[in-house]
Amino acid sequence: MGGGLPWAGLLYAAGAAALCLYALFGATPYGLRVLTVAGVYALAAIGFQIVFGLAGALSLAQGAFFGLGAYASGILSSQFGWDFAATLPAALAVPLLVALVVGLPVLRLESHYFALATLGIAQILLLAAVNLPALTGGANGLAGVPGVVLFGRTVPRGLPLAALVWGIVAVGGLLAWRLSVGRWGRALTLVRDDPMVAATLGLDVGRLRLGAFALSALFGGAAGALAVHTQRVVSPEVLEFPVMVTILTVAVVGGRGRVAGAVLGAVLLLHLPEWLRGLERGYLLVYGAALLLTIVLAPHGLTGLVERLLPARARPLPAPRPLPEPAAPHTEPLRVEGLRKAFGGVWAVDGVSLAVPRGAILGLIGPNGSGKTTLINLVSGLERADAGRVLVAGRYATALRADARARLGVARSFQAGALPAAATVLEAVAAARLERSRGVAEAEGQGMAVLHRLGIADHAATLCGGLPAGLRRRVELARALARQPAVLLLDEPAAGLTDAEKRELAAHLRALAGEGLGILLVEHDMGFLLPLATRVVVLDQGRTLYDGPPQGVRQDRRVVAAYLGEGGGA
Ligand SMILES: Nc1ncnc2c1ncn2[C@@H]1O[C@H](COP(=O)(O)OP(=O)(O)OP(=O)(O)O)[C@@H](O)[C@H]1O
Repeated sequence: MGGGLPWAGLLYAAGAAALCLYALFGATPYGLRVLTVAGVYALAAIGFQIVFGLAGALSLAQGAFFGLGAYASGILSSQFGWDFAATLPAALAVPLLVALVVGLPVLRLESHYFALATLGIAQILLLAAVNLPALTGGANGLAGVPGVVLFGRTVPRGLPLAALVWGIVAVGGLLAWRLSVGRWGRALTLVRDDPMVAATLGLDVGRLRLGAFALSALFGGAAGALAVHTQRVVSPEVLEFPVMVTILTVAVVGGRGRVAGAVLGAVLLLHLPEWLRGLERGYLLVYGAALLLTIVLAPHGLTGLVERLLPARARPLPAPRPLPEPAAPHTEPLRVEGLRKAFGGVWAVDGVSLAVPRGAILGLIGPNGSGKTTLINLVSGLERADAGRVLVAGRYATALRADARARLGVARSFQAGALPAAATVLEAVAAARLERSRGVAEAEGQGMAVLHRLGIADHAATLCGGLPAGLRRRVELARALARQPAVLLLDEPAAGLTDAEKRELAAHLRALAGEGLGILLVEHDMGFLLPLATRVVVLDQGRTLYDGPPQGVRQDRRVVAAYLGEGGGA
């Protein structure tokens, strides 16, 4: 969330100082009220940035968490006389509980269904709030909510209340920022960019998303609690859609995924109606036009625009750090027995068995659509097998998810290439170490070591988006190797490489096999594969057509007929 740019950091610090000066010397009592409400929304939006900006899940539950916090704190203080120090933990706990219970099923949904499901949470709560008048005051809500009562004394409105709210925003904001630039935040952005790749790098996607959702609930709840005590009334309005729209607009206008964006967005959006007050009827038109213009001209929000305009800081590259000593290679890194997978009644993989012993390079070939990629997906856990077994380093992995298989020792590359365009080469490779290191610095140091080993350390600071094919392939290989796997699954690693690059890749793969790594290599380029492979399996329509030494492939009549053709080579 924000990435540690020094110029932007300075600018944001200056902005914070200006806000303090305004509150201390410039603001009228009414101005302080608006500022206090802006602080409340900034807090809610910071939580939203975690789930929406970092984890990439369009949660429309942030308004519900806000409302839950508001009701929890409002009911406990007005009905039971609790002071804020006691109601705040409740206002955090209730939304947290709802997030954990609801999050498990809804976080599995695809993005738009997830958005709708989370919107449903607010609707259900709104119905409950209106229909439980004994507890909630029904449609009229509860009047007589006290102000923020701390240790028996009410924090006066005006500067003290604004200072309290913004003090909580500052603490919450710093916490969220620390988390976002650390290991957890990096892992979340990987999940956002490509959950499948994140899982193959050993990251528990479900747990990360749930954590982000739960944290967003805590921020939402805290904001709701502050809102109810600054307004001194709680009514169903806090659960209505406009609250969610405001939070979403604050995050988008301020800059998705940035703490500073939540703060800037909240201050601007909550003050804009005040500044435009003189326009009377024209106000909504200008307000809407201003929002639209910001979104069109600054798609990454205002803080995104600021960070783009400021000169980028060249970060010094970290020194390489040694990776931990790898476990002694298992005699058989991979065994597959009777694996089957059907898509819509067609068997993509139909009873395939194969083994990759220690130090072997098993070539997997076959015509297009013969099931090679599906087999790799079944081994790495991205697809569930209909039948059969997968053993990784002697351990049954068939029932495990992709992240658990990655932790057992499976690493893979992707046919289409799956590097995040906006990440540097080092960030992409260090991503593979996140799950196994204590922090980002250690992961990046180890990532540097792998880049040195593959001779691409000079490109560490290059963005993956602009890499030529040969380099892309090597970065993908580096990322897979950074996992220190037992078995490496490579899906067409030589595609798009020059002859010199192919020779270099072959030398790397031989050296890796020499160290005991098992390699499963899917490749159409026979000139590259046959001299390299220790054994070859040929698939056709999901079935094994040939399983034997590479020398026998060109002689096998069935392979020639189904795949190689009379010319003898693809
Ligand atoms: N997710 C999916 N849904 C439906 N059908 C699929 C899916 N994935 C693969 N298939 C089908 O399964 C069969 C095997 O596809 P797969 O991609 O594994 O073949 P492949 O040997 O890797 O092909 P290529 O050499 O073109 O990469 C094909 O008929 C394909 O259309």
